[in-house]
Amino acid sequence: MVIKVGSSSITEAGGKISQEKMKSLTAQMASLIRQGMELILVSSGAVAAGLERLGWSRAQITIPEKQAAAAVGQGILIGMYQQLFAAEQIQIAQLLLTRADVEDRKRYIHIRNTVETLLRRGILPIVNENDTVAVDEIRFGDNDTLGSLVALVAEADALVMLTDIDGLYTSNPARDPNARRISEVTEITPGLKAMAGQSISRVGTGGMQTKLAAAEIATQSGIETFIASSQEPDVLTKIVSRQQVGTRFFPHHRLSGKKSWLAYGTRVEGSVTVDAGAAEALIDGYGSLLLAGVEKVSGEFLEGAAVAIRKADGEEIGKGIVHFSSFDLRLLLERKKVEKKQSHYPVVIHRDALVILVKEGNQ
Ligand SMILES: Nc1ncnc2c1ncn2[C@@H]1O[C@H](COP(=O)(O)OP(=O)(O)O)[C@@H](O)[C@H]1O
Ligand SMILES: N[C@@H](CCC(=O)OP(=O)(O)O)C(=O)O
Repeated sequence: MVIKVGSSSITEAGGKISQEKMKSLTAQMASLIRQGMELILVSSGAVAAGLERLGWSRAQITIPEKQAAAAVGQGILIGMYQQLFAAEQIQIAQLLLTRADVEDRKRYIHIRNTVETLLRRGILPIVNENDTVAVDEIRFGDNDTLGSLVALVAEADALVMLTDIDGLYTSNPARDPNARRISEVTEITPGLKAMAGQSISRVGTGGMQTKLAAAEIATQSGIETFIASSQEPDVLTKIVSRQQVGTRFFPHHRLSGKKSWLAYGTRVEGSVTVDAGAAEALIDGYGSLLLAGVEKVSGEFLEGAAVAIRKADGEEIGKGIVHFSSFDLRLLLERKKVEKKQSHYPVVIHRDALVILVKEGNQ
């Protein structure tokens, strides 16, 4: 189970790190680990801890100052976890990741192997974004997304996002007194997304919007997801025993590890447009994408890049790892036009390296 703890769950109202809140959460996790559960903790709080130590204000802070604060605060945060878990006789490990680490298949495998090794030896991995190197293009940007991708890497059974509110409401209760909590979600619809608002706390990032996006990634990968309040007594035990707390999101069919990574871990660098026949075959789950079915190439990419697969009307039907660079693909398309009928069309995206993101897809 991946447990994501937001900054608001381990700080006091003014943004100061709360040893008491951290102690309550670590005691609950320790109890689950002792019962034999394998846990991964994704914890925010580095920026908050750094700002507190440096005596800096959160108002009008630059990105480099935030990164500097995180660099100061991460050590403090992990030091506190070290102390609290040591008291429970639990060994911890620190993993600092960026989006680029997850996008690269080799690095993804290395992360997975490290996590697996730690878990097998009873060590609790504690993950945060590597804020120092995370500029816009390689940022998760919020730890909710990081939590969902860690759940994917670890092929977790469940993702729990603990926050300062007891679940998803029909609108932000801080602003709307008529807001009602939604206790169960089977489908994350556009209507549901419209209910999720931004964070209004001093320390949080993304509010319910990023939590819903994370829930979508996780449930589409077959991972049951929960949003609950870190202040609820014994919240983790209640979730494990499926008592009604917070909002529970039911999982969809499970994609294989590689297909989940393709769908949510990678960032596309271009696209290939396919004809109607190829689109139908791919959606129905038959075969690889051959050059015969490719009509157009957009963007510049090298072989091995992740690209979107689009229908002629522009709808994205899936993603895959392409065998040719965009330059070579355009050359092959030109040749296809001149040579007309060919007996053997090369594979552009192999079936094992593509994922269909629209319904009816046979994965
Ligand atoms: N529909 C909604 N339901 C519940 N909370 C919402 C909603 N829309 C916005 N929010 C806000 O999201 C906040 C939780 O997100 P955030 O502050 O980012 O927490 P964390 O630090 O735990 O990631 C809530 O305190 C609330 O103000
Ligand atoms: N890496 C940042 C986390 C930022 C973040 O996503 O915060 P939150 O919305 O509280 O989970 C930190 O440790 O402060």
